[in-house]
Amino acid sequence: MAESSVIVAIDGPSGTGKSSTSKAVATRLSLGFLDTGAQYRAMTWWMLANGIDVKDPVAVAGACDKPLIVSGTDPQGPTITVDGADVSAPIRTSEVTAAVSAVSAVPEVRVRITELQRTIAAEAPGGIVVEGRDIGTTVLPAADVKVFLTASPEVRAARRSAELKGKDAADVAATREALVKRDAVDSGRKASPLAKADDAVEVDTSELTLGQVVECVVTLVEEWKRRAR
Ligand SMILES: Nc1ncnc2c1ncn2[C@@H]1O[C@H](COP(=O)(O)OP(=O)(O)O)[C@@H](O)[C@H]1O
Ligand SMILES: Nc1ccn([C@@H]2O[C@H](COP(=O)(O)OP(=O)(O)O)[C@@H](O)[C@H]2O)c(=O)n1
Repeated sequence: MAESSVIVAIDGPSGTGKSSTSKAVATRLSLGFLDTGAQYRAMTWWMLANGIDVKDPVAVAGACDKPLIVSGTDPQGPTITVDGADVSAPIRTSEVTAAVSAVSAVPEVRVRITELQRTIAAEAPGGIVVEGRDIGTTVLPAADVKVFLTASPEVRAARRSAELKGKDAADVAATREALVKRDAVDSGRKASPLAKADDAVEVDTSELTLGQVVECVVTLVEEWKRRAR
């Protein structure tokens, strides 16, 4: 990897701004971008499309090496395909959102997707921003810069429901409930739960604009680059 290459891990619960921040930081610094949640969503979409009982961890484990999941890492046009088909829209439905925590708690699923993520990060020319739940703790524990984003459930639900408006009609209260439930499953699972790495910088984005969060992460990366020189 080139000398100036940098690996940035951004973790946190839903609606804290991981994807928006990571895309903007990657664009600013000419880095790749990987949305690991999209990979778990793609796996979940495939399970549902193929009639696998997502509540049965044995069935999920037995099938999880079948779909070929490919992520494109251009931050200005990230892509995700399953067996060659573009699944960027269907992976965002409420059906997939409701099932994804169960599928992603299955250890065999995590092993397979973690391997994919490590390969993508290792092959990224110039470096990459990888966002998810367990990047700083498990997937890339040696990442150069680690950030853990948080925000209050109220703020996160308001952001999410504004985003979903018109598409998948859900009010703020229902969105908040679904979000808190998913956080609990993601944080409580045995296999690499949602957690802040000890050496991650925690940023509460509740009162910050997206621009301020981006600025904060860019500063952390620039500081790291200065130290690494
Ligand atoms: N700091 C912020 N202030 C206001 N809105 C934000 C902020 N960060 C993200 N958003 C908005 O909140 C929504 C969820 O952000 P997203 O980046 O998808 O979060 P995550 O990837 O953590 O789930 C998006 O509509 C995004 O534009
Ligand atoms: N590194 C990751 C990323 C996502 N996930 C799982 O994938 C789900 C969807 O992630 P996401 O980032 O698309 O979720 P949103 O924050 O966009 O709602 C999470 O709720 C987790 O169950 C995970 O287990 N590990």
